[in-house]
Amino acid sequence: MAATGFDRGVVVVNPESGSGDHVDSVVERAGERGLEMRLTEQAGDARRFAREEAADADLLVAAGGDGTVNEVANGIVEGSALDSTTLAVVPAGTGNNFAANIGVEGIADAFDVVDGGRRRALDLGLANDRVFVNSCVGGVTAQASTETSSEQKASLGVLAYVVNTLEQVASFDAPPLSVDVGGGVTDGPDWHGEALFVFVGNARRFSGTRTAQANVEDGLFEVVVIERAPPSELVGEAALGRLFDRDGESIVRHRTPSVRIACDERPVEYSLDGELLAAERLELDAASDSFSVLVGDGYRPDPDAD
Ligand SMILES: Nc1ncnc2c1ncn2[C@@H]1O[C@H](COP(=O)(O)OP(=O)(O)OP(=O)(O)O)[C@@H](O)[C@H]1O
Repeated sequence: MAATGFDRGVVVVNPESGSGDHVDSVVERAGERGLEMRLTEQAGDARRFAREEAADADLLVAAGGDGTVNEVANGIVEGSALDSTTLAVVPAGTGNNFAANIGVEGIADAFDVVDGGRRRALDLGLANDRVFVNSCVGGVTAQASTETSSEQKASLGVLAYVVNTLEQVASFDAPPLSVDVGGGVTDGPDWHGEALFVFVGNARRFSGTRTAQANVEDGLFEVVVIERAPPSELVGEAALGRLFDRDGESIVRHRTPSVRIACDERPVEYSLDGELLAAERLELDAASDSFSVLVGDGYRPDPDAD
């Protein structure tokens, strides 16, 4: 295959992602490199295409937003191809968080990365029988994410979910989540308690540190738990923009390879990179070193290193 150094590469494109004007540009660049193309027609196609193609493609390129990347990653896992297939990402969605976290800055840059990017073994988030690359958000927040507009997401990011959620807390019957962040090697004491939201970051973190990128090669999730508390207390504590910047009494932070979340009352919705999953019990584990990904020039394994 021309230029890329891979034997066979397939681009899985979601033509509906973002503003939907990326297809011609992706098709042209893919053609120049001898990459094959598969265009999705509905949700689930990207996952199926990736599963089918992973058997004999050593490069899969996900062209779309975080949802498309998530589907392609799940397809690679379902095709038992984590050892043989490398992922590249062409950011073409509304939410391109994963691309940003691995230093891929746009469509042209993404194809430069396909040509000569570094290949890194990243951690992959396992969530029951699904996987996620960026984050898993649980609790009322996932519910709110379905009610959060694209404009809000673009301007506020994760805070949009939180703001929407806080507005709903008074009226929403939040199920108590039993959260356990112990297990395996941790860098803090195990914590177990009841939560309103749980943010589990793999490539992404939810704290007021310099970048949104987490260390995605350390085998650990960065976890923020908002403990269950009376809504008024939480709203006071969580003044917009400061929620993740300071440690209030209701906020627990942890770095851990393993998180267990349960709700005995009913299935709870979780957002895996924006894709929804309903479960009564969720077992999250960071699969260290398992996911081969092409990264951009700006990518640093440890975002705080310099
Ligand atoms: N052809 C298609 N038509 C409609 N939906 C699709 C199609 N292909 C994929 N999807 C679904 O669209 C969803 C969003 O895709 P993606 O994340 O790539 O775009 P996006 O514009 O970033 O969206 P968002 O940021 O709202 O998640 C995914 O859940 C995916 O399964």
